[in-house]
Amino acid sequence: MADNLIAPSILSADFARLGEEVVNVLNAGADIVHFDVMDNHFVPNLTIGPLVCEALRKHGVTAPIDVHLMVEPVDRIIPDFAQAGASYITFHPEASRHIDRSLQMIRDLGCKSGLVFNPGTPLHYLEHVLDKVDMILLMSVNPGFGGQSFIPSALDKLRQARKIIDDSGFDIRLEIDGGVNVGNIREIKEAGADTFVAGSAIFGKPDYKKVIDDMRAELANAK
Ligand SMILES: O=C(CO)[C@H](O)[C@H](O)COP(=O)(O)O
Ligand SMILES: [Fe+2]
Repeated sequence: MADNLIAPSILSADFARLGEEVVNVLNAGADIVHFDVMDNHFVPNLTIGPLVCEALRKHGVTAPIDVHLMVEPVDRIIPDFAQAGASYITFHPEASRHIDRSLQMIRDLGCKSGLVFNPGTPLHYLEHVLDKVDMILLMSVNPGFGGQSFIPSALDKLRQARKIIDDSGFDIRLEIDGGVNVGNIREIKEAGADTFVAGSAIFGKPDYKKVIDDMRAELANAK
């Protein structure tokens, strides 16, 4: 399986000092930046858009930016994020009328593509598009807010998604998002995840490096 990636969700960062927060968390050992885009329509919250992604690039951020779109529709905003410097662009299948077209659009624009599954959304959306997916993102909370508790049924879903990926032979990352912390990251890894989003668990503590180091120690002990 691919290397473990730790992806702090900047939803829980101090937005008044966002550039500094992102630099700090990367210097603390984070691998990629998880960027939550909410539209107050697909989810009941409103966050940040392509201008902020572009501003982070202008601020000197070179790490991959993992854009999690919680917007509907998705096709209109995908090119703007590609232009703004997104590395991954993932979206929820319920938010696109034509998921094959949206996935292909992301790749045609030079980004890595992904589908996001809410806790209640079945994995069957993957059936005919696995060859167009670089990332499967499983939500372990209902989307819209940081700081929620991990929903345990996500572990079984991770095992199912891991099997789908391994059986496919494609190079696809398996990301988990919601309620991830030092105390549960090991069993999440053991269930099959390789990319770990954590917002409040990292930005809610004063020492980002300690949290990330503790997460890596837990990951190293996973079976
Ligand atoms: O997509 C999200 C919410 O919709 C966030 O990425 C997620 O909630 C991360 O926050 P936390 O680690 O605090 O749960
Ligand atoms: Fe997210």
